Formats: sequence, C-alpha cells, structure tokens
Amino acid sequence: MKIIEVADYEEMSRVSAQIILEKVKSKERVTLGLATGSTPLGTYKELVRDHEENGTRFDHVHTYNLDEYVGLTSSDPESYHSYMCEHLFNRVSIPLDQTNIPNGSAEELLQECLRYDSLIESIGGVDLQLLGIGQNGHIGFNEPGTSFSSKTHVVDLTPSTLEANAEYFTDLSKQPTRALTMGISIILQSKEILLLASGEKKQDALFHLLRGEITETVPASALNMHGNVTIIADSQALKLVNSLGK
Ligand SMILES: O=P(O)(O)OC[C@H]1O[C@](O)(CO)[C@@H](O)[C@@H]1O
Repeated sequence: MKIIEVADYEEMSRVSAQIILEKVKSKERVTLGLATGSTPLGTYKELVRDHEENGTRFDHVHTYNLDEYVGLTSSDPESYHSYMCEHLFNRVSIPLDQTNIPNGSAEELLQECLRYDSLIESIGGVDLQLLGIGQNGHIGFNEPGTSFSSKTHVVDLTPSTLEANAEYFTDLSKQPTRALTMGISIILQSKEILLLASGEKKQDALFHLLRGEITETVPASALNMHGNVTIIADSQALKLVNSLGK
C-alpha cells in the first residue's frame, strides 16, 4: 500500500485531484468509482477548477458511485444524486447518462442491487475507485461486520454513521437509516483504489487499516488484500499511526 502523507485537507485534495486527472487523461474511455461525504468535496472542487482553467474534458468518463440513501429520490436535495450533480457532474459537463448511482428509491431494492453489480461487473471493475473512510472504518456504507465477499446490498446504518452524517440533514426526523452500498468484493474489483483521510477523527480508523489485522470488523482493512491502493492522508489523520511508530 502506498501512503502519501500531506500537511492538510487542501493538500490532500490537490494531490488526489492530480491523480484522478492523470487517469482521466490516460485513455479514451475511463471509468471512475466515486464517493460522497465531506472528504472528497475539496477534490471535486479541484477537478472543477481544472476543468474551468485548463478545459480538461470529461465526456469520455463513466462514473459509478458507491452508495445512496434508501427512500430518497434522485431529485431530493439531500440525496447523493443531488450531491454529485451539485459538486461535480453539472460543473465538469459529464454526460449524465454516463453517471451511475444506486437508485435508493427503487421499488425492488434487491433487483436494484443486482442491476448495479452487473453494471460494474460488465466493465470488469472501475479503473480508479475514490474512497473516504468512516470513523468506524467503513468504506462506502459497508459497516463493521460486513462480509468481505459482499456485493451491492441494503444496509442498516449504525448509530455512529447516523450521528457522523446528521449534519447533512436539515430535518433529522427525515434522515434515512438505510442505504444501498456497493459491496466490499465489488470495491475490490477496482483496478486501482485511492483512499482519502483527513482530520483527527479518522486516526483510529486509519490506524486499524494500516496497523491492525485484516478483519471484517474493520471493513477498510479489506484494502490490504488489494494490490494497488494509494492512501492520501494528512498529519492529523496519521497522528496515531505516526505516534506508535511506522
Ligand atoms: O467523508 P466523511 O463525511 O467523513 O464520510 C466518510 C465516508 O462515509 C460515507 O459518507 C459513506 O459512504 C462516504 O461517503 C465517506 O467516504
């Protein structure tokens, strides 16, 4: 696993955007796995800035998001569909029919999970998967205890994840408690993985990922079984790792 230690969130965002841009420019058709949450916002901002200043094109890019809340329609302002349109898709002119996000308002959620898996399996895994990490070590919305062989599935969000994401909901009584998430085995099909972590709140999760056992109790530890993972983390997120010796 390659670890790039950076000073802060801004540097993490610049470095990760650079890696994504290299991939975007590397071939005629590029598939990206994308994440939501607060971590990748700076990266998306850098991609938008580059698009505006340097005209980098995204019309050959196909995207596959990790997850979506159950019960929110794509037009719901609090859905991950809306998040992606607002922060990236509409601002770099990716054709929307080339973007894929699980449909959290599908009537048949199990069918939707199968549909999503076959989409990703049909391309043989994405070229580059961007990941954040939850304070409890989740990747996507794969909560502690999720099987490493999981495919896309419906998940009951843990109290710690609900609490960490509460700030994004104006009316907490409407915060979804379930989500659809790409499973761990699907994430591991990615040809290359880029995980971002910033801030002290992520130091335990990063410590378990980098120094702990490979265990389903820490979903991110599955990344140790993948041969091409880069972690970009700031000093705050690496505090525990560094204080206990490299
Ligand atoms: O980036 P945040 O907001 O700390 O969230 C951590 C992770 O949890 C999620 O919100 C759940 O998918 C991811 O989008 C994110 O990578």
